[in-house]
Amino acid sequence: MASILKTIYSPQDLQNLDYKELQCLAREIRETLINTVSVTGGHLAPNLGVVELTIAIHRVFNSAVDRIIWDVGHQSYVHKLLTGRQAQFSTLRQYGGLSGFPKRDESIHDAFDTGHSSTSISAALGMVLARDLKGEKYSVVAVIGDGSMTGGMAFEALNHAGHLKKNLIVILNDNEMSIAPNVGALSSYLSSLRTDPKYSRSKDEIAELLQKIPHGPKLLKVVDRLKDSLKYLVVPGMLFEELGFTYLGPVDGHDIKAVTTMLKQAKNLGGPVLVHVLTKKGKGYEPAEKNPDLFHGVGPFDVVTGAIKKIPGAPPSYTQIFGQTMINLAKQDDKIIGITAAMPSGTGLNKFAQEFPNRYFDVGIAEQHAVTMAAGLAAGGYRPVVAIYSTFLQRAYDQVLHDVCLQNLPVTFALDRAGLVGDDGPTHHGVFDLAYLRNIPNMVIMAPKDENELQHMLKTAVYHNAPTAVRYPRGAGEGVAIDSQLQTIPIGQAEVLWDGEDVVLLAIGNMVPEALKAAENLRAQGISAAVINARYVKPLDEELILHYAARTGHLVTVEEHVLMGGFGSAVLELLERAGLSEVKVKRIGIPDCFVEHGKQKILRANYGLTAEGIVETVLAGEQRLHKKRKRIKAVWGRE
Ligand SMILES: Cc1ncc(C[n+]2csc(CCOP(=O)(O)OP(=O)(O)O)c2C)c(N)n1
Ligand SMILES: CC(=O)[C@@H](O)[C@H](O)COP(=O)(O)O
Ligand SMILES: [Mg+2]
Repeated sequence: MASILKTIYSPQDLQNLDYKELQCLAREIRETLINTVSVTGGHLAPNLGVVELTIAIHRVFNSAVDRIIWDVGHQSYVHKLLTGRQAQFSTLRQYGGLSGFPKRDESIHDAFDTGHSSTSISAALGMVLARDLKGEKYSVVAVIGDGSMTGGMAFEALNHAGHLKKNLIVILNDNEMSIAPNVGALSSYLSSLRTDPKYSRSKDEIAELLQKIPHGPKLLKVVDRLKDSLKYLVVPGMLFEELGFTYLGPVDGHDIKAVTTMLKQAKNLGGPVLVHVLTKKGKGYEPAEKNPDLFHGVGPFDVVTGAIKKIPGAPPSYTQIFGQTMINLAKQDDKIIGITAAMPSGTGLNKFAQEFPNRYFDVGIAEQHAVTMAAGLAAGGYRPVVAIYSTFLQRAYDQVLHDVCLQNLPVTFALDRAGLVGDDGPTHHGVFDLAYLRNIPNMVIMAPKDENELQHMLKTAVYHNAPTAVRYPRGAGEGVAIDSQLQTIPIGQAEVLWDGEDVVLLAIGNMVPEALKAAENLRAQGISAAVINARYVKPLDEELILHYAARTGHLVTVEEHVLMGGFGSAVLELLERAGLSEVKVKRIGIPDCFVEHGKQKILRANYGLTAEGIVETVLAGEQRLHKKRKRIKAVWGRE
């Protein structure tokens, strides 16, 4: 059969198709999603779940004019396929290729860049205000999942939008899943809307019914007067109605016709409207339907079996070691608590959750709440560990500062995905944490050189009587042996791995193994490089660093983090404080830019975060030093 998908160059082309053809199109889109993501990796299950919904959205709205904002944006692949990006689809999430998230730079059909959750309603409301202030006419639609709806920002926006009463459409894509099964009272409420037949009648239907029966109109008035009590029994979506939204639904999100009809209705209604759409995450691909968590964001896999392709012999990931260490520590100490903001598998806390269900809390996508709740637990005598991606802690900055650090509470931040995360790109790289945490008094910050050191650092952090952060990268560890006994590492103590005379390579975290390789290469070229594993970014091992700085006069810092305000900056500040201004310092790290998406290996090479990059930097510095020495000698007769 001829491909329908190939005839879709823009969403306008959907208008020529009947519902049967649209269903065929949906099947083709699913096939394309599965085949492509099985090679590139990506957010498969969320996209499989929104195929029909996305088709319906593009039938009702014109994304070249109307604004469609995809919350998180991980479910925007279908939208990309329908908006002129089929030819590039195989480059999805690859270096230089299509982004896995909406990007205004990529297409006029992408109204707003997303990646972090729960921002869509705020952004949409802002666009509504801009539209109305300018007197323009178009629809603004936020598409938000039930998981993202648990984020505080979403409620702040609903609250404000309900108050402003402006024309705005929110589509709630309810698949009962965040990455893991969705949690919380809101999730239970949405389930009740799904399942309880007494909720399934619309307000209008009930009014119509009452008009028809004897004394009905009178009854309607009574009902109206008693709305605060009775409405709860008869009106679906009461929570949203009370917030000022007209609630429509629930509607089967895989029925293109039904969704199209409801979206048209929403478009014609005035004021804020919420359309509740029910979908199945992973729809149409059995492995993803059965295991939506695994196929939420997945690496390359075998299409036939659904088996994830693993690199044979790959060492355990930092995440796995973190998860296991949490269990080991918690077995010895019932004060240890594990907290995640909707990322149990991503952070490795899922196994801890099984072993210690009473000491594990998934708070939903609510990073701010997670941090302040941890502060409360610490104030109550517990040792909470907030396991969180570096990029998502950005959202809880004030909570870290005001609720944890100001009171010097012993909360541990296990910052996974610190550094360049790869395919997710700029919204997800965890390259700002050192800068945003280092300036907060009381905070202790460490980064392990390998997965074995991670477990010792975690123990150190948990038993330090102050806020601590341990940052570690996405992916496999170094493959080193794992000690069976956990130790604590004295706060602020670095480690000399190689001694040397000409230059000192001062590295932090996963850059330490690269520095070691670089030192070996330099030695072969006759340059004697010392290698220090800094371990702590705060407090620095000042004595050791100053000793080596004075001895070699040439210091290179290496960090997978932005240069501004990071580890190297901390070293420069130290040298300035110590008055060692003549020491030559070169910092390797990420300059003042947002890093694109692509494999970690490519990105690291681009920014010199490799052994080769370190060698080049040292040699360039040596040449300059050599020239400088020669110049001085020519003028002064001495170096
Ligand atoms: C602030 C923030 N925290 C955590 C995440 C990680 N994350 C991405 S998608 C997701 C689940 C979203 O669930 P939902 O909105 O229901 O979308 P679904 O995948 O079910 O379609 C989470 C927790 C994020 N992107 N942003
Ligand atoms: C969209 C999102 O925020 C998450 O799904 C994220 O992509 C997960 O990243 P990891 O693959 O590193 O767990
Ligand atoms: Mg969901």
